[in-house]
Amino acid sequence: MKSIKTLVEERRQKLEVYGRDWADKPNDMLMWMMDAAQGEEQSIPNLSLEMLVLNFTAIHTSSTAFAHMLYHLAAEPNHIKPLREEVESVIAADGWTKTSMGKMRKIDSFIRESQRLHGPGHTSMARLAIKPFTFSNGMTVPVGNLVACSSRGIHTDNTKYPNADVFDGFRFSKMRETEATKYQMVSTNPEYLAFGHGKHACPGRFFVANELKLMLAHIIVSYDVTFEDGQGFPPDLVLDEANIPGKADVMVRRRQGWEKGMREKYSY
Ligand code: HEM
Repeated sequence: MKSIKTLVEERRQKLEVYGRDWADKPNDMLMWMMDAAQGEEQSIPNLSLEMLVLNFTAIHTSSTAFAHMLYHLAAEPNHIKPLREEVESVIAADGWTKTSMGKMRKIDSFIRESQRLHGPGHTSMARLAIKPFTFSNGMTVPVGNLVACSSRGIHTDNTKYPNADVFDGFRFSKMRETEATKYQMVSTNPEYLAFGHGKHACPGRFFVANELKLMLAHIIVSYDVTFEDGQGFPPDLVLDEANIPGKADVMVRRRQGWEKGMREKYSY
């Protein structure tokens, strides 16, 4: 709270002197929150709490997604060659750019599939009824009740995903051959709820898709990844509705066949 307080006070002074749109006004989360806050929301404890909630929302989801991705790489080595070929050809054409991230459909699919089976929660879209709500089938949710969608149930439904329990890293890139955008990592729909859906769907998903794709692409072209002898994909830990990667030892070493010049080629 101390550091937020210092920053907020400095910024408020500048707002007073230069107005709402001063030349080097920071373009960051704290400034957006300060601009949007009304009344009591502007208090330092409230802004600090919002920042903590945002950090919690953003960081554990991204890091657990990364752990699951690594586990899948180690558990499903048949994916490595096609992923490497994709990253190598995209990087050769466009370098490490945002455009390249958009072109890596297999990488995108691999992460989306990992999140389908191992997203951060067994439920998604939790909502509190602040007034009575009646669904189209007549079922009413009384005030004060929490409801959520069973994302785990939907994601493992064989009628929606054939062989739903099986990890197929290229499931969505194959689906994208007919529907270019519907099945990309950031797309939400009632059958894919890793980022929720609708008005409150995760706004961080565009950022995290690029972040995770960049990290996976870098690992794919630079390293070999395997489990420590005798280990495999560890069962997730389930705490209430939260889904957390289990513990396993993953060995990462410089890719076999790594040649002189590759560091320059694949660094960004
Ligand atoms: C793999 C990473 C992530 C996953 C799986 C994830 C998942 C989710 C889910 C399931 C929700 C609830 C959506 C709903 O209720 O409909 C959500 C909300 C949210 N996420 Fe993420 N998230 C991730 C990363 C991030 C990052 C990196 C940020 C910020 C930089 C972020 C910011 C938010 C915010 C602000 C909300 C609340 C949106 C609202 O209530 O309107 N998330 N996220």
